Amino acid sequence: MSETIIEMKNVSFQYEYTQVLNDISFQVKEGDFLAILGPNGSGKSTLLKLLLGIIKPMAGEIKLFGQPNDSFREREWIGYVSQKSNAFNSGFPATVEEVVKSGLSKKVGLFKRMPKDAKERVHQTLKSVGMEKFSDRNIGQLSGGQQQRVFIARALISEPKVLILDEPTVGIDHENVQSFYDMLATLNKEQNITIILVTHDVDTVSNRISHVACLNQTIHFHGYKEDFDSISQEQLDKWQGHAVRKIH
Ligand SMILES: Nc1ncnc2c1ncn2[C@@H]1O[C@H](COP(=O)(O)OP(=O)(O)OP(=O)(O)O)[C@@H](O)[C@H]1O
Repeated sequence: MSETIIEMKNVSFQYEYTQVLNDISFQVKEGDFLAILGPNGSGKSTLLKLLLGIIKPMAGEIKLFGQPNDSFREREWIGYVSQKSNAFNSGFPATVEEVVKSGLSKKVGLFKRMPKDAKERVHQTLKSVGMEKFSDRNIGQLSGGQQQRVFIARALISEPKVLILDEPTVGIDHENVQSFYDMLATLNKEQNITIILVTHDVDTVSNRISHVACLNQTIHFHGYKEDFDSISQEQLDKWQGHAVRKIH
């Protein structure tokens, strides 16, 4: 049996007057590749912020690797790539290598020495996302999809067990989205990295994922991808408005 690494139990959250999440309960197990689907404003980013410990729930309990979120210290086990990472202009003064290396500070501490093999680790990590040939390039000179791969490498260099991605393919063209998801599937299968992905690309991603969660203030469905496939479009529309269209 795989270990439960993330657990939310009856979690609710509101921003001042807006109730955003209501009685959320679900679990993620080691090795899962979970896609979280939901319309705009349904609380997807808020749910990720709760997992990352950036905000705290008003009610309920969040556990990471069996420990309460408040006392969980091994933050380097969780890699995060936000929605807006791929927003550098061409003049941004950092190379791909420097950006990825900065991810090591999470593991070694901001003011400690970089490990001797840092350069080799950057190279290997860039290789795992297919970007090793770009290490000397300025980050701002890469396409949105390439930048996003570099940010995944930056998250991966501290050897996380879980990778959390908030709509990582916004602004990436269809062909590159396919190969981007192939890369995530390889990380999931070959390195056993658990992946939690907020996305609107349900059809593109669907043959790579193992689980789906449908969120709209509460979790309407959480289960195996095969069970998600058998949900009718009518039922989905009821939960999600027209935010999720399945192509048959
Ligand atoms: N800092 C904040 N203060 C007040 N309200 C907020 C804040 N952040 C988000 N909200 C509100 O909370 C609700 C959920 O927002 P959230 O960003 O979690 O949704 P989302 O599903 O990620 O949306 P999208 O798909 O558009 O990114 C929205 O109604 C939003 O306006």
